This record gives sequence, structure tokens and C-alpha cells, in this order.
Amino acid sequence: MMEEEKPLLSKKISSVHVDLEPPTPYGSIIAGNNSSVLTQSEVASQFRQKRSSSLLDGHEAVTLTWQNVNVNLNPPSRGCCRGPDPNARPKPILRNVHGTVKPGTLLAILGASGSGKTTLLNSLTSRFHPMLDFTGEVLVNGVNFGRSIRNISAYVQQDDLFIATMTVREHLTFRALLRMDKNISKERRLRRVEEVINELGLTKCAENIIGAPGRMKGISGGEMRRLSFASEVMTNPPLLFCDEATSGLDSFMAENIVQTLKAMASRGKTILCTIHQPSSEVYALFDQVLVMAEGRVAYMGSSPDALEFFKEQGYACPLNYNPADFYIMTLAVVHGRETECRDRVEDICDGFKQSKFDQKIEEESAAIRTSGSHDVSVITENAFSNSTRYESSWVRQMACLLKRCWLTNIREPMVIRVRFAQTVMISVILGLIYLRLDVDQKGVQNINGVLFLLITNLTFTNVFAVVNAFPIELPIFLREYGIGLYRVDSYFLSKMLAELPAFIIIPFILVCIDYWMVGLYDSAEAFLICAGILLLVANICVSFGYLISTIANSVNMALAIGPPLMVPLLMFGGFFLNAGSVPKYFIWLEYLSWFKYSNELLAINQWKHIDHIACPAQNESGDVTPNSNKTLGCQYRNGEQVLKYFSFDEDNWNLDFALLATLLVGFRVLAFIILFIKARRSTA
Ligand SMILES: Nc1ncnc2c1ncn2[C@@H]1O[C@H](COP(=O)(O)OP(=O)(O)OP(=O)(O)O)[C@@H](O)[C@H]1O
Repeated sequence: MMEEEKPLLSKKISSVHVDLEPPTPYGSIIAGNNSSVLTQSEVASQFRQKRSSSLLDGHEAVTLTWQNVNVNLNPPSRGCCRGPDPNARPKPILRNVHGTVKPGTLLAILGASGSGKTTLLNSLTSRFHPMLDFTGEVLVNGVNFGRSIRNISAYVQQDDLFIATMTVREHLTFRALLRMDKNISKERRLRRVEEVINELGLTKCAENIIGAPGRMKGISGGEMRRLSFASEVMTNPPLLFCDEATSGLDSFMAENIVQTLKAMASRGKTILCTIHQPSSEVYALFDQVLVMAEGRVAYMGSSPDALEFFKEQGYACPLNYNPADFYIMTLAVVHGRETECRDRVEDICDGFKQSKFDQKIEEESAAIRTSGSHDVSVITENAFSNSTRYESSWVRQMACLLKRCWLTNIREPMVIRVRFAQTVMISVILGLIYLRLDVDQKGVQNINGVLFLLITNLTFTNVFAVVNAFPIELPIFLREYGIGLYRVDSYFLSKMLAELPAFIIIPFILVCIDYWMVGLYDSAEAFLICAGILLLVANICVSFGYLISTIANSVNMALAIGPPLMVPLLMFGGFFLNAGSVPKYFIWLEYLSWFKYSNELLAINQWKHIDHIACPAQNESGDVTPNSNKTLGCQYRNGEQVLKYFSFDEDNWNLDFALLATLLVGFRVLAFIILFIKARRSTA
């Protein structure tokens, strides 16, 4: 059946060359003829319109060619500032790999673990890890698309990454709204969601929460794998890469997935798929096979030819033996027999290099390279990278992200429910310990203590609320940003906005409970100011949490670096160390301490109105009472003296607010910059 389709498919290849070529007027620009000038964005738009309509009709065809692909692992650094060992050699991971896959082909990439299959897929999709050095050429229809290859392809990666609290349908709808071409109507997108749900057998779990293994129960591992497929095939890409397509699936589902891929390939798609231990039935579905060993190509071509090639090399596959297993076993490097096995691998790979099968690939590659237009590559690359990286507008990105983040807030117990319960509990305990404090000499210490405790409590709860959740989401963000779902600013802004209500309401509950239980200065104005200061503190801590989370790569790292950074700031808050006693060489650290500014503001708000503080005294019988006329040592007679004693200055009122606002914005801006840099450098 495939044989019959070949002439049709080769026709499609030539039609793609026409598609990729810019319309004639743009050609006139290149030639300096301005008679009918199109702007670059118009060309991009035309190109995309063609692409979108052709994609929906399934007519676009892509031939992928790669040539002289070498990837080396750089030696690891010897520690801080010392760089890599100059005597260490880079370790080769891929060696002179080449190949061609035509439209309508489902290619299986086989090989033992560590043979370089994932590295090859990453290299073909321009995902270069900083530790790896890549050289070589990857062409789409003879054109080097560079990183823009991602815009015409989809990549189902080995690990499934999802927002755990979304349902299957919500996740796919999110993808459809952001990733499908902007010329496609909303109704058509929603229909496509239903199509992929049906195609990939997700109907039964469409309304289920996706979940996260080990953290939140959700859909099964196999369903998650199918969901990864569904997310990627949503856009009907002409070129599809799948890493470990069937891992975690039972044999029925594995066959089902490969059948789906086969059906897609038969509609003209080009599909490359790494696969571990395919059953004979699954193996038989593939049109072509690429066998990798020790970073080299041991064979590439049709499955029947593979049997012939291995037989010629002296490794005939026994009858009734799964060929995929046979190739992997033949090329495996067995512990204890490394030299012998590696020699065998080299012999087979060298044998392939000299074989007629390799010759055929070389000829096909050469034909495609000569027919590709390099002028077109420049135009299309610019078109892709400038105006068409994102399929959806900024407003749509914001709307979808806000909705997703809001749903997460509501459904993730740690975000609102647990924090609400935690806040009420801590507030009540704190309120009971400091219940209705007297404004006397002892009360001064207690009141200052409770004010500082409120700041400390808000600091720790809010910083940890962020660092416990944000780093989990970062790999998802990097992957989604990598495939052009949304911009860094729309992600960060929507996250801040969606989380804002929780970071206002929860701290406000704490202030409401404790202000009146403790008996702080009895005035609505002072209460509102106190609430304002503490809400500012809570949100500075959220900013600080964002900053730590973006610096760290995981929750564990964020939890490890958070406290050592916070404790010095806490020390300079004016409670443990008098503001006037801070060593000069640490003054700079004091400037970063929100504890210092907020503690000063809360103290001023509390004490500036208090004209009289009762002093302890002795009555005739020698008892110490506040009302006796013979006073004992009296440290503070009014609020002003309290402020003076703690080196708080009422003149700093506006400055403290300004500095708190600066920290709030400054930490967030820094977090955004780090996130932006990470996103741009990410290979996800
Ligand atoms: N970023 C990296 N840092 C260190 N080593 C790497 C890196 N990327 C790849 N490697 C090494 O390169 C080799 C090939 O890795 P790759 O993941 O491509 O293999 P694979 O064939 O996909 O294996 P598997 O089937 O187990 O996923 C392995 O030895 C791996 O350890």
C-alpha cells in the first residue's frame, strides 16, 4: 500500500518546495525591484496561511535530511572558576550520523540504552544542551531552518510534563487555543480537541485530573503518555519526533499508538520515533529503521533490507526472532566483554558505511541538498523567528494562562486551602499567647515582639508557599515556552495576577485575627495601616520567593538557598540587633531587609499615638502596682521614648514605604530577568 503511495508523496515533496518559496513580489525585493513590495510580515503571514490550510488538509510534506552530525560531551568543570580540565578530551556521543526521512515514512530509531537516540532527536530539533557541542547540518526540504524547525514540527519528549491540576480536556483545550494557527476558528480548535481525545483513546479520562506521580493521584502512566501524544499531534504537524513513544504502555496500547503514528505517516507526515523493545507486531508497522550503536549509524533503511544487511555482516537473524531485539542484542556492549563488543559495533558500522544501503541514503541526501534553496532558508527563518514565533496574541495568552493559573490555585490544596488553615491556626495561637497585652513597661517588649513575629511569620509562610510550588512548574514553563506557546512576560504576569488574591486575602486574615486579639493600638486607621504594611511584606516575600525559585532548579535547591539568604535579613530587622548597632560593613545588607523597614513602620504606627505608658510603682505595703504614686525604674514614659530607644525615626515613614515598594518591584523584576534568560537558553 505504501509502495502505491510513493509517486503521490514525491509529488508532495516538490509541492512543498513551491510552498516554501516566497511569493514572487518578495523575490523582487531581493532583486531590488520595488514594483510590488511585500513587507516581511506579509510574507510570513502568506507563508503561514498556506501552511495552515495545507496542514489542515494534510498536504504538506517534509523531507528531513541530516548530514555529518557530531555531538561531543564537553569535559566537566573542575570546580568554581577553574573551568574544564585541559587534558580531558570531549567524549563523542554522536559520530558522523547522517540520514534522510521522506514524507509518509514512519521511522523507528532503535539502539541500546545510551546509544545516542535521544541526543539525535534533540540535535535534529535544535535542542542543544550547554554541555554538548554540536556540528552538522539538518535540512528540511533542503533548507536549514535552524531553531525554527520547532515551528513546523512537534516533539513528544521522553518525560511527560503537565500541570497536575488540569483535566485532560482542559489541558488539550489550552494547547489548542494557544498552539493552533491563529487563522483557525475557536469552534474548529475545540473540534480538534475532541478529535485527538477520540483518536488517542482518552475519552474515558477526559474529565479526570492529570495528576503528578507520587504527589497527586491522576490519570494512569499510559494515559499520560497518550496525552503527551495528543498535545503534540493537536496541530497536525508535518514533522513529528517521538522519544520513547511506547514506554510505560501495555502491548495493546503500544500497538495502538504506533498504529496512530502509522496512520498519520500514511497521510504524508514524516515521523521519527525512538522505541525500546518493540514487539514483532509493532516493529512490523514501521516503514524504515535506523539502528544506532555507540553514537554511530549501524543501519538505516527498510526493515527487510535490515535483515539482509545484518546477514551480509555475518549476523543473520534467526527465524521467528524479533528483528528489533536481535539488532539491539547484536550491537549491545556487554559488561566484561567491552572490547570485543565495541570492535563488533565498529565493524558493523564500518560495514554499513561501505554498503549499498548507505550509498542510497547518500544519494538521496545529495539530491535533496542540491534542490534546496538557501535564499528561502534566510527568508523563512526570519519569517518564523520574528513575527510568527507565537500562534496566539498576547491577550489570548494572558487569558488562557490566567484561567489555568486560577484553576491551579483553586484545585492545588497547598496553594489556598492548606495555607488558609495554617494561617488561621497560627493567628489564633499567636493571638492567645499575646492576648490583650497591657501598654506598660513589660507590654512594650511584648508588643514589639508580636509585631516582629507577624513580619517573620508572613515572611516564612509566603516565601515557602512560592518556593514549594514555583520550581515544580518551571520545567513545564520552559517546555511550553520552547515550543512557542506563550511569551515569558505573559506567563509571569498572569502568574502574578492569578496568585495576587490569595497573597492578599490570606495575610489579611492573619492581621484581622491578631490585631484585635493582641490589642494593638485601638484605631481603625492604625489597623488599616498595619494591614497595608503587612500585605506589602507578604508580597515582597512572594517576590523574593519568585526570585529564589527562578535561581534554583528544583524545590530542594530553593529550600536550601532560601533560609541562608533570609536569616541575615532577619537579623537586621531591628529586633535582634538595635538598628544603631549594625556593623558598618553590614549596612548594605540592612538596606535589603524588608524586616527593618516594616518593623520600623509597624512600630511607628503603634507607638506614635501613645502619650502615656504606665510605670510600675510600690504602694504602702510594698506591692508593685502600676497605679501607686511611688514609681520604680521607668524606661519608657510614652511611645516616642520607645521609638527612640529602638532607634526608630518617624521621619523615615515615607522612605520606608518607598523602600518596601522598591523591594517588591525589584525582586520581581530580577526574577523576571532570570526567568527570561533561562527561557532563552533553555533546550527544553
Ligand atoms: N547532557 C548530557 N550530559 C552528560 N551525558 C550526556 C548528556 N546527554 C547525553 N549524554 C550521554 O550520551 C549518551 C547517549 O545518551 P542518549 O540519551 O542520547 O541515549 P539514548 O540512546 O537515548 O538512551 P536511552 O534509550 O536510555 O534513553 C549516554 O551515554 C548519555 O549518558
